[in-house]
Amino acid sequence: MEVTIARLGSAGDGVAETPEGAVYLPGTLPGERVAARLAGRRGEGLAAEVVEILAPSPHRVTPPCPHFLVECGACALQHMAVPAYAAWKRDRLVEALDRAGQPDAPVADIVLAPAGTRRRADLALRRLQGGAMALGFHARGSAAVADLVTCHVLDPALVALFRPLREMLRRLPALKREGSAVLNLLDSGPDLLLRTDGPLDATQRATLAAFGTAHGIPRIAWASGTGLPENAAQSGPVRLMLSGVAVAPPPGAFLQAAPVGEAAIIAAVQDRLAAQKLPVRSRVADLYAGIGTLSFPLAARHRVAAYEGDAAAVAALDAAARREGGRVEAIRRDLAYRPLLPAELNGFGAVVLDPPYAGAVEQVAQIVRSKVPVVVYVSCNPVALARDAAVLVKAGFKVTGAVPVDQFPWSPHLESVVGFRR
Ligand SMILES: C[S@@+](CC[C@H](N)C(=O)[O-])C[C@H]1O[C@@H](n2cnc3c(N)ncnc32)[C@H](O)[C@@H]1O
Repeated sequence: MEVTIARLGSAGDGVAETPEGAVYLPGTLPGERVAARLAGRRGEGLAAEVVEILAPSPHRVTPPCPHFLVECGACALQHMAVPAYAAWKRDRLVEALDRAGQPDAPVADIVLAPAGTRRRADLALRRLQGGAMALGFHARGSAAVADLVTCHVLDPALVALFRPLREMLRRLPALKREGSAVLNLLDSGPDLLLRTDGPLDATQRATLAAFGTAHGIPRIAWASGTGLPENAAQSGPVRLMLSGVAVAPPPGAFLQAAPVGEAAIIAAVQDRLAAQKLPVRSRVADLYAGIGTLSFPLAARHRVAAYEGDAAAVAALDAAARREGGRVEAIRRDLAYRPLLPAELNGFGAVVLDPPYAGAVEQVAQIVRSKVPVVVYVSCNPVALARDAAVLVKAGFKVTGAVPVDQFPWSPHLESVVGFRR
């Protein structure tokens, strides 16, 4: 079939409208005329593959990575020139706020984290026939693992570990068929959390220790399947500076994906609070606080209560906060099962929340019942943001300003910081 691409869908695929329904075509751009072959159904629409780009978009560029669209599904838009790509991502936030009932919300220019600066990778591992090891991200819409030689998104210090890690894992019996490797680039060097489907004996622990020493990795943690991690080999302390505070992140800890993104998110959160003239030393709740990425910078002006559900993250945050003199109070709490209730929320001058991908339905339902005047919502999912923001808007909140932040170059993911005032 021949189709014309009308728009980009939320996964970054080109979408053509046809009498048979929407046709999704990865690797295409709006305005392009494309010869395509149908590949199956996709939700309400149809999935297709490009046979030939008959009329290319002026925004089409050559993708830099050899794995792009061929096998790796982590990036979706390497074939799009940066200005058009940046405008599309910013529009995703504008559309989300429109859906939430704030079509005229002031949305700033997008902050783009440069390629080659992502400091966190959750790599899939799969043993292939003959014992070889595939290491990389998943393929598009499939469980296949793209065996990566390079990655243009990750920090080169992490990419440099691909080859030796693959070689070491090839000889590690604990990895029978499937596993994963989370690589976090900390200030103390790379930090590795390995998950395998087989047991790790003393000989294999020695292998991991030797690997860590050879590649400047102070800690290698290991977990069986989805179990709790244990330190398998540690030769020195792990450390990440968060706004001048030294934190020892637990294995596999959530980090904001790129330093530029982290700085932009912190600046936007502080800006939204400053714009509301929140008095110095007023109480601020930092919900879904992780290891304290936002708590410590907020503590420069405010008294911060940081709530987080993950035991290891909250322990790291608490230890760092105590060393710092207690400017941040760290509290473990599952905010889906036990969201902060109106009586608790009313003690805060502002609530900052940075929920996971699914958003914060339960917590937002309590915020709208409280008297909290200022909310700053940090989102990694425009769909969840639109849903939660609609609840806030319906209860009388208005968007005071919004900043889109792109921490995942060429992917459809978007982070945003949105300020609300009642
Ligand atoms: C997007 S991260 C943000 C972390 C932190 N604000 C930062 O900037 O690094 C979301 C955090 O929410 C936590 N989380 C997920 N589900 C939760 C729940 N039900 N209750 C409390 N925290 C939760 C995760 O452990 C994670 O630390």
